[in-house]
Amino acid sequence: MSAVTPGRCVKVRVPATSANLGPGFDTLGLALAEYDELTVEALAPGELDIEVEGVGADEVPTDESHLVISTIFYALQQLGFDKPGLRLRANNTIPHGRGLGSSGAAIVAGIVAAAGLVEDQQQVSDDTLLKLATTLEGHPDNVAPCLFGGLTIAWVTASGEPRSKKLMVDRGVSIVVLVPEETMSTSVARSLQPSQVPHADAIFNLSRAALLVAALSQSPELLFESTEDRLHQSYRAAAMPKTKELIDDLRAEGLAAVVSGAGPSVLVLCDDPADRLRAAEIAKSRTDTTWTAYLTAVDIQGATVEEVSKQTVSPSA
Ligand SMILES: Nc1ncnc2c1ncn2[C@@H]1O[C@H](COP(=O)(O)OP(=O)(O)OP(=O)(O)O)[C@@H](O)[C@H]1O
Ligand SMILES: N[C@@H](CCO)C(=O)O
Repeated sequence: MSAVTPGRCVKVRVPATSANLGPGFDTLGLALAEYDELTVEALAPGELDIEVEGVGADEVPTDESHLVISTIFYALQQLGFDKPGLRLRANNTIPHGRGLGSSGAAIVAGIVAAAGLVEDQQQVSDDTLLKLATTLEGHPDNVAPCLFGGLTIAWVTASGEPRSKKLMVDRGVSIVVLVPEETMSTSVARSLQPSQVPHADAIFNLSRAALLVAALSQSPELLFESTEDRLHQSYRAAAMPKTKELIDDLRAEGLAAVVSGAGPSVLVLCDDPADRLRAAEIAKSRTDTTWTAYLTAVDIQGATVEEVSKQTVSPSA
């Protein structure tokens, strides 16, 4: 095993994501321009110093079970490095448990931080980053766009290797995400999925998912028709009735609304930027919960990591 150089420090930025996009269950994902930012410094073995600001500050653990920290330890072990001490400063803006990929982003942050900490000794390939992140997240559709940005198509090879293809999104696509007060655990949402689906529904989704790739990359006028789904949203609807009702309202107005990730947020893909405000108004008019509208954009860069010289980082930065 090798050792991370004590004092080495990296700055990481990871985007929120929206997975599934309607018909692309466990396959399609979009990186969004909302970010968590972190600095990670290697300390002497045994030392651990965690401070979190912003989303989750009073909720996430500040010991080794913190998702970013446990991910860094896992990734370093897989890369052949001993467990160092760590100082983590996190500034989070991605809402937790809302279907915006917060856990995937935390995992990606840990993986790219680990890769950045060992970069002077070992280069880590994109395939390895995706494999490490997918092993921890369980499915690649959140972690692929978080790592690489843009629209990603993710799949797992017959031998179990995760892969992804990044596409650029047409400039004519604009986005609003409607985030409710309530949370929804991804594991609860996954427990509602049946193990088998009707063949006709599989064909229905195949056609829409293929069409959606065309709609997002070159033909935004097809967004409404291409965001229909029969593989996951109806099975999970009873667990998030407010989400279902809002999506029904938005789609009745011709807006391409889908559950974001495992929910309960709603992603609206628009071919006219003015539709974002229309969608936000419809959400605002509902009295069942407060929906916060994020008028956001596609992130095209994905996760970034850069070395920071020690002098530029103060312990509370
Ligand atoms: N930045 C973070 N730091 C530490 N823990 C985090 C962070 N982000 C998420 N988590 C952990 O992950 C949990 C949320 O994960 P979950 O998979 O249920 O939702 P999500 O990732 O926001 O949604 P989805 O997977 O549907 O996009 C949080 O409650 C918290 O325990
Ligand atoms: N494809 C995943 C995304 C959320 O992690 C799901 O819907 O369960």
